[in-house]
Amino acid sequence: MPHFWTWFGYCTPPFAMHPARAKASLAPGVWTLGSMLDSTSLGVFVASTDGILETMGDFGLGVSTRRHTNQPKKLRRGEQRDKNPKGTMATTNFTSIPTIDLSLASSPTTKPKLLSQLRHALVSIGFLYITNHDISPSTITSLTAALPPLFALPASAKQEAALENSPHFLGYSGTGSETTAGVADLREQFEFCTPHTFSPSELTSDGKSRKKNPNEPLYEQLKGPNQYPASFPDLESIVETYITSLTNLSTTFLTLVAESLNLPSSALHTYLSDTHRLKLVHYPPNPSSSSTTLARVQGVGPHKDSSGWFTFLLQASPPHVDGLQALNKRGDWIDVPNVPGTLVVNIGQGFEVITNGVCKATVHRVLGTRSERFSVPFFLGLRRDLRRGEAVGGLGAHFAEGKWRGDGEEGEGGEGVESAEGREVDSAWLTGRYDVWGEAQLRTKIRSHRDVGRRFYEEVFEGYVGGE
Ligand SMILES: O=C(O)CCC(=O)C(=O)O
Ligand SMILES: [Fe+2]
Repeated sequence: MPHFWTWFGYCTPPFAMHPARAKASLAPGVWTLGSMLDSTSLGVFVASTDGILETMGDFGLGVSTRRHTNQPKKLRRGEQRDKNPKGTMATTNFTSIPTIDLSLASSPTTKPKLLSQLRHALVSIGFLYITNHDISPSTITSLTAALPPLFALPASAKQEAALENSPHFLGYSGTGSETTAGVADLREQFEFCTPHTFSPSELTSDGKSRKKNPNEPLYEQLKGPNQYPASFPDLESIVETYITSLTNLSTTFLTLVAESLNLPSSALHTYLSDTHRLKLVHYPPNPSSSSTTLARVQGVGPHKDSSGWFTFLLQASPPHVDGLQALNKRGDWIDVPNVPGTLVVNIGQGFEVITNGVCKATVHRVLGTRSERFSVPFFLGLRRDLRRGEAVGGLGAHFAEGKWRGDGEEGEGGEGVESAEGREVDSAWLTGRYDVWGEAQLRTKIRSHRDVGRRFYEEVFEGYVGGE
């Protein structure tokens, strides 16, 4: 079915015309003529497609985007929707993100309170703030202060460390080069991983990447040397110090997670990877963004984190710079405000599998803002060779379905339901399409950075990217 789009009014390229916005939702062949009017904008569209309509219009009051689908509208109190096909628990109708004070762990009198709050956040929400996390203020300040000058470097300096030259998906990628949910994200980023020492014979002649080793699985290529722009000599030590601090924090955090879920304190450490990933992210200012969601472009589209089992996110801009949102069960986007002194922790797909869906990877996104925004997600890695059988079977009896029924409930609606928008999010390991974690992760990376996939992973490219 050909995609055909006609737009009236002004749209901001390249976001307006991205063909991937047309995703299955309208009945094939349906022609639609429509208009929209809301508090900030007026627009008109005509489209014939087999996909979602995305409208954008600007008649003087700002660019506006909205997805029009034929999916069920949001449920009202008491309404029913089909159960999640997997039958797992889902996050609840949370309306705010809880804060866990890690200093409560230091006293036997206060630790039970922390564990109970943590359990609630993990089972019912999948998103939380941590305070008193003991990352030294100087480590955070050095990193935060480095971001504006780093991203202000000339394009050629950033391109020296281009991710497109790295089979390990490490380095700089420019605005619009990554896609989420089929749409280009309005952000630029540097991606790094835990540093390792490689022997010269393991590396290519320019030293920038690790050669493929026919004796190891392809997904081992996710591990390789980092790339830094030569004109920012301090960056390597700033990044490495931060990765070390976050590795220590997250490993300790896993102990609390295990205890809060009634497991022995070291029960989760067996799944830990030797390699974690860190991103430095810059969302450029988007002057046409208004304060309403309708009029904001995609910083990063709706997704579940696929790079590990927990993400520790530093919102590295002044507190008024917002944009991060998490999706609750009812399909409402809940703001995750930027609170100084905190890190945001959210569950990734790996942990959802390990806990048999008891702790869900919550869908989230970032909206573009008028001010530029910086953020630093650290993705705690899962062993690349971890198989679903081991992940699910390991703690399977503990997280057996039924045992935790009721734990995820909060307010109306009951458990086991995920919003239609949440169910649309691609999650290959969760749905069991790939057996090994490393393979599922490689596929996600290739789909997000297709230029790298085409260049370095010819043998699997079609299989991973075709059949979307
Ligand atoms: O920038 C943010 O606040 C969140 C980024 C994010 O969700 C991601 O990179 O996975
Ligand atoms: Fe994320």
